[in-house]
Amino acid sequence: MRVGPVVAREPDTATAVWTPVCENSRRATPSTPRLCPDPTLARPPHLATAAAHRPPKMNPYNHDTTGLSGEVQPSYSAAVETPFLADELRTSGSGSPKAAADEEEAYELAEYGYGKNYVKVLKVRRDGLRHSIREYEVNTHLQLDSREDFLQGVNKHIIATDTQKNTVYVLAKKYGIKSPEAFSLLLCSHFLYTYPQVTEVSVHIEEYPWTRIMRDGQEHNHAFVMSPVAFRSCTVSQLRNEAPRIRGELHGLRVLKTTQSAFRDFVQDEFRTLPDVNDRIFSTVVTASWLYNTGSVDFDKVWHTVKECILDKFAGEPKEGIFSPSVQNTLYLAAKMVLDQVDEIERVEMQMPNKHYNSLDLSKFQSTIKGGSENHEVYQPTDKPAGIIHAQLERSSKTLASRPRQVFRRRAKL
Ligand SMILES: O=c1[nH]c(=O)c2[nH]c(=O)[nH]c2[nH]1
Repeated sequence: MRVGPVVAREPDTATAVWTPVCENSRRATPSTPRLCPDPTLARPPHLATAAAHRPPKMNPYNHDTTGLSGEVQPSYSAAVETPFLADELRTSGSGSPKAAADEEEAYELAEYGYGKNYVKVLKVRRDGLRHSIREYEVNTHLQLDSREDFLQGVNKHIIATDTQKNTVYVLAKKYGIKSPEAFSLLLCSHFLYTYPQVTEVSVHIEEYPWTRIMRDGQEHNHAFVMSPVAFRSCTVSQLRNEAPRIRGELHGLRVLKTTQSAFRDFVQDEFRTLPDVNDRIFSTVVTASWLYNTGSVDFDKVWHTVKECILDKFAGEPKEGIFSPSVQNTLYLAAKMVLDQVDEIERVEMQMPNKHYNSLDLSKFQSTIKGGSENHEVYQPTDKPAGIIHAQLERSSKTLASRPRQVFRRRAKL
């Protein structure tokens, strides 16, 4: 069923609403490939993400609204009353019918798109003497309905990547940057509203982790230091006439504890050499990402909450800590705490590579070392190979039934 037409208007922070989610697009959403150690190696991260959730054959004209709908008020602009694609913009993917038929028989442009990557922007907010900063690298990615640019060298529908770069700076100046997620929503909304030939926008933003310098116990007014505990990013993508898909991300959270970790009673067979260990060093570099079920949320607060949940389930309280029987269990407890604490998160995914700190047998050096033959002080850090533990945790449909109607994209995959 086709809905609309929807009136096109300038993104407006006060009256923005999200359009209903289409059932067909949710059905077509395949699950995200598992996180790999460096998912950015193959191509820019937001490209990987956009491809991961894109239906195999996108049909922007199919507006089935039988799915869940949610009219929610995003914290920032994110106006998505986007105009439907004009008829004259629709192409079969080729200029002449003959060429189109030939090309389509032999080959299919299975995936395509383009964008500007690594647009660096620093936003300074000056409240009198007290200044605040946020620095980002912004990646924009567009998919156009027309494929004439690829197939025929016709550029008339292309919004140049240079224009996309300028847009980042102009919108940053005009609307400010409240958070990476809010700014991504604004960019999605802008590209969809402004250019009717755009069928999908994906924005990936990496934040530079500046923190305010402290001097004599006081926050400095205008000086900052980069001493990151973890890195923050987000990926927001939006199909025309659908609600945006907002994913918060945390990576590089490196942690280590010297006790309260064991690993025992696992499969015993002829391939096993690893002994049961009751007390070991546990270290990992946490990656987490989560899917929001709404845009009405304090994105900054949520990011810090997720970080605290991970630290809480890894470290526990200061004196005794918290016992970990395995990386698997610690990961699960952290993910569960995230869903317990943040209603606006629908699904959370975590990855914890086990950074091994191997015990060393120094008994051969007993005469030199002098003292006991036991060694609980000197370890050998070993980065590779690394066991990688990962999981996604999502709310079950039972929980969803009792939650508010603002929930949408129930089954959307990260
Ligand atoms: O917490 C762990 N989980 C495993 O699956 C595993 N495998 C391994 O060799 N060491 C560990 N540790």
